Amino acid sequence: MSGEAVQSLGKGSVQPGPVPLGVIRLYSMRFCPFAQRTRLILKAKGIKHEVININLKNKPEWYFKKHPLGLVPVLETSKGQLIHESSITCEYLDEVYPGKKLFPEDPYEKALQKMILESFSKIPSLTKDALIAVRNGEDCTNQKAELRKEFSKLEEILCRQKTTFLGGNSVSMIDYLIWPWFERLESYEIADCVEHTPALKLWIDAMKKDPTVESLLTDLKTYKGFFELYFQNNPDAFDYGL
Ligand SMILES: N[C@@H](CCC(=O)N[C@@H](CS)C(=O)NCC(=O)O)C(=O)O
Repeated sequence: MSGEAVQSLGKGSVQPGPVPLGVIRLYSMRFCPFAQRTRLILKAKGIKHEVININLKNKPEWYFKKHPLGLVPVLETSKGQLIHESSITCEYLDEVYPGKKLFPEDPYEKALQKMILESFSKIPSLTKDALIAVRNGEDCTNQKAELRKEFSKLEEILCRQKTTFLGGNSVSMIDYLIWPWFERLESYEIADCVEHTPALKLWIDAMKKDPTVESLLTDLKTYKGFFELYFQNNPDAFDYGL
């Protein structure tokens, strides 16, 4: 990806200088699904950008000036403006940059996409809980049941609309916003949770063929390697596989 920094910056690192004119900077973490949302939008719209990866288990002192809690993603403009919260960063990029609009122009259609995002809201923490249970060799029946319940809401939407994607028959903002958690499903060893939601399964297959998604895919072995180090609280997790 254009401007992708190789190693993550940790405590004691020098704060990067101002963002060059004509470029937007993303503070990211290679394996963060929220930051992946922003990376997908940067890529889909062909926005010139640079990426600075942050070591989240050993955060640089200066990073708290970019985000009060030290979370990623954060966007920084050449005017020094800072934007955080992944869905807000994505909407900002869509509004400011030319090219294909990823959110629909029609306010009602846009509201519909935001409502789908709301119905997705429990999935990130449920997938994390299931992953932790699997990793610790615990029974994850309850987490899987909860996840299936959430997936069936998306299934219902796809079936009602009779569309391949959640916003119609081509990829749009809502698909990119929820994709990162589906990319990780197999590494969480909970991929069987989509077995009873065939439309959602087809959506996953269609998403994997989208050129933007394809270009940013991380293989499951790499995810697994990262997760193992991450759960051992090892700061090397963020540079796994480099
Ligand atoms: N609601 C935030 C969540 C971002 C988030 O939780 N990012 C994680 C990485 S995946 C993070 O920065 N964790 C660092 C920490 O918790 O200290 C968003 O959508 O941007």
